[in-house]
Amino acid sequence: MHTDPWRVMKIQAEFVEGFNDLAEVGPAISVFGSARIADHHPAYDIGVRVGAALVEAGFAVITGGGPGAMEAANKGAMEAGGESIGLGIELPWETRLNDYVTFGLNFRYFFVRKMMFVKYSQGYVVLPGGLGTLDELFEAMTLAQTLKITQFPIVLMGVEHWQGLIDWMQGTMLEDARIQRTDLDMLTLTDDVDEAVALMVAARGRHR
Ligand SMILES: C/C(=C\CNc1ncnc2c1ncn2[C@@H]1O[C@H](COP(=O)(O)O)[C@@H](O)[C@H]1O)CO
Repeated sequence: MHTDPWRVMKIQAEFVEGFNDLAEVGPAISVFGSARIADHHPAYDIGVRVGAALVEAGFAVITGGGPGAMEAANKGAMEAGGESIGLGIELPWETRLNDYVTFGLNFRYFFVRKMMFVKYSQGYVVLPGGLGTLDELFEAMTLAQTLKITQFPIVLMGVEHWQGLIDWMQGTMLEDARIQRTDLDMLTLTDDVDEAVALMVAARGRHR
């Protein structure tokens, strides 16, 4: 398509805006998770608690700015008086940033937005989720595995949800030598908010 080269300009503009608007964000942790969980789901409660605890530990919280687990983490962060950032995505159906975002940006391209999460976070907390969540998780793991980024802590919260994936990665991917033990070591699986935040704090010490 002859219009494709011009699309590069839009992509470039989106990178420039993102870099510019996020340049002054302090230490931040990205929280990912399902757009489809309701506020009475146990994962929503974990999201609120982890958002608040991250702020209390001195971090800004970055999410995809959408509903569900993203909203939960933004709610916890905002109510704890911290910086609650939402990097939204334009979707074919109407979506808007959730009500708990204190600073928001909207992206057209998933890949530009994903780069912002990686670039402006010191760690990932990943709540139960679906395809979008897996995409964000495995992008970060692949970048770290291939040394495109420095390794950072990735905490999977919601043991019941994630245990099957970890078992499969261990029993099939590792067993068949498709990954290495060090790849799996990137992940911590827990339901404990304090443990998750302590890992982020310890990594911040190493980051300085
Ligand atoms: C499903 C609905 C709205 C979706 N809106 C989204 N807004 C912002 N970010 C989103 C949205 N959907 C997916 N994402 C990103 O992927 C992760 C969640 O995807 P999953 O497939 O639900 O796991 C999340 O971390 C976002 O960054 C209508 O309610």
